Amino acid sequence: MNRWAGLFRWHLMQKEKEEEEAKEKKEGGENGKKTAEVKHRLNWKEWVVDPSGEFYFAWLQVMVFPVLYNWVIIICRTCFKAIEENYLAVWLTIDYISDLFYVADTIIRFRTGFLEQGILVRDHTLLQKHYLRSSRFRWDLASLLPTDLLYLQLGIHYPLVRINRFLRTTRLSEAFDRMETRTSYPNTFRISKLMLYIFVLIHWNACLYFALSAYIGFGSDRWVYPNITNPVFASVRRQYFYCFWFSAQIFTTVGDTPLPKREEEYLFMIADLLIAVLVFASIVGNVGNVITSLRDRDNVFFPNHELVKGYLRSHRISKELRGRVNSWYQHLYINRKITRENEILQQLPDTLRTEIAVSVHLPTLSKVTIFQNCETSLLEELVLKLTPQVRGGQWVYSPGEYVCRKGDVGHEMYIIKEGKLAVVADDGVTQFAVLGEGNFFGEISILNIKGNKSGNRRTANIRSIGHSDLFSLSKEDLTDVLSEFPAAKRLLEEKGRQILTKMGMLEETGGGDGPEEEKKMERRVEKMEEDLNALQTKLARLMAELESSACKMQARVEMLEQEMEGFESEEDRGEGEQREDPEGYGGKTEGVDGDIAGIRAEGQSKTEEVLDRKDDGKGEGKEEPEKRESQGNGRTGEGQGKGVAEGGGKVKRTNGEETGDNMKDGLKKQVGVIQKGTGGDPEGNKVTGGVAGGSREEGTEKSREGGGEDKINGNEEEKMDEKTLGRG
Ligand SMILES: Nc1ncnc2c1ncn2[C@@H]1O[C@@H]2COP(=O)(O)O[C@H]2[C@H]1O
Repeated sequence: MNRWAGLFRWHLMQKEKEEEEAKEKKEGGENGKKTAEVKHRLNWKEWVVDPSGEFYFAWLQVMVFPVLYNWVIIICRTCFKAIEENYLAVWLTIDYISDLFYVADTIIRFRTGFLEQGILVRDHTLLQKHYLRSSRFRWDLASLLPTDLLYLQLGIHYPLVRINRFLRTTRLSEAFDRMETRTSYPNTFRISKLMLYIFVLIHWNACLYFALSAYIGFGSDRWVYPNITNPVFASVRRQYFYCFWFSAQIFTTVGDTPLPKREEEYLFMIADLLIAVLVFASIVGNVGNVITSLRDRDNVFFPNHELVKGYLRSHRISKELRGRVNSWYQHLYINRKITRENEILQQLPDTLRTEIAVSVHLPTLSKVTIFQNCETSLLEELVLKLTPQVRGGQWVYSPGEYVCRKGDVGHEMYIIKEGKLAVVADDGVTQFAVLGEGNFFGEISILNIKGNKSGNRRTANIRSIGHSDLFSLSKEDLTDVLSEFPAAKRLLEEKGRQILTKMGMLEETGGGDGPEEEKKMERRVEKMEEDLNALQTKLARLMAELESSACKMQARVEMLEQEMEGFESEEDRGEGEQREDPEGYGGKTEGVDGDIAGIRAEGQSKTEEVLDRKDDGKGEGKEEPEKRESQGNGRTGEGQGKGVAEGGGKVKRTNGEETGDNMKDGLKKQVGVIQKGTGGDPEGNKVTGGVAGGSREEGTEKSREGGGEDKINGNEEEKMDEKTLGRG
């Protein structure tokens, strides 16, 4: 988008520059001219001709005359002695003037720049080398050879010595090519060029016919030129016109020429007829091409009427509808309305297309009332949206045709380029308003105006009164542009609101203080975003703490395990004393092992849980505060409950035994360590409990696994639970 805007600015700058230059030129007057001359003189040494510039083009056009002069006059003077002798002074003067042009042309050739890697070479030495090495130089040099010196030997009435001047014909074709690309009427130009070539050909043939007649003898038979002693055929004009007429008859294959009598005459006629075939073919071909290209142009500019007509016929469409289609076509043709503009411009590079879009459509857009006070950049953006991309860009509607109907979903808004349209009631006749050139409509359904009861539906029927030419602007493009120009958006919405209020289609709450409401909403959304960010940060911190606590807990479990191993070895020692009670021994070991396994397994599962939560923490963000609280409480209690249960399990196993009390103390100590570890850290309190514990039931379950049930232990467990909950 910026690229387009930049381009447009560049376009405007160029225009301003041009205007300033023109102004300066005007104001400068004589002084300006003198300064320009001085400048020119000063820069002469540096002067380089740009082959794509205006000067070069103008020079090519000038060179058409000397080259054509030589092509036409040399042969004429050679064959028509009277023409040569009667006007010798004129011919010699023009000859040497044309030679001067040839010399000037050669100098210009030396100064003509050329492109190297896309850059115009301006170095004189390089330019000279480039020209001297080119084949063009040899041809130019040959065309400038002073063959006129041969006059000294052959006599002054021998203009054929200047035939080498034809060698500069490349200039003629170069000039014609350039003119053809520049002209706005290439077909007319092509036909004119063809006629010129045919004229030169017939002229040459006429000259040769006269020369052959002179050679055979004027009036010696019916085929040759009549006797020039006959006063009717004596004048120079008659001689030339007769020969030209004769020649034209052959080349246009009219064939109404006298029959040849001698071999030379037959040979001449055969050669002429062969050339005539080519001439005729090229005339037919060229004219055909011109007609085809005209038809092609129409086909590209306008939809193919013949095809549509055929379609309508084959589907037996009603006469009335066919009439409307025909009138639409006629309107397009008569008023030169180009409907396929985008297709045509597609053939150009982006940059040029944009410039064209800007210069074609900006005047229309700047007429649109709502955009009149808008920044130029908004108009630029709109212009670019209007032309190259949007479906069709431009729409042509016939009289009575509906552009949109009430209740339709709105996809685009329209700007009236030309014509009149009416806002009509459902009966199609009652008019509420008439819209004209520079007005726009269809904005309400695409603007999402707050309180608009019709939502994204059209609020009215719009009907074309006569033929109307519209621009369309899609909802997406309009939203895009207006997001960058809030002032214009407000204006458009205001206008929409006015219409809606008039129609009674605006809800009270939505209408009043639109911009204020909007600002409030924006502030609220911003606040919510900030809160959300803060919550996310907190959550992340908590997650990190959870993780570290889990690690700590695992380390502690390992420590406990090691201590339990020590405890086991102590047990072993006491085993001798207790051997008589195998139940107590086995139960105790099982209970301890089960406890450790329980604590480990839970620690691990909680760590996994923490990691899982971390992964999808984002999704939980919203409900987190509540959730966290309940989980924290539960888990803290659970953790502690579990620890106690585990301890309880072991107590049960040693119940009623001497060592049982020792073990109970020992285990309680271990549990105390865990509880201390969890409870002692004020930050990690809740969380650590959660990680270590798991659910309350789970804890009990584990304790059962480890040591079976015990009422006393169960009570203890409950007590501990209560304590822990109180902390949490
Ligand atoms: N009374 C009115 N005067 C001018 N324009 C109108 C009026 N009522 C509706 N419109 C226009 O008609 C359009 C129909 O489509 P929308 O509702 O999108 O937008 C509507 C307005 O732009």
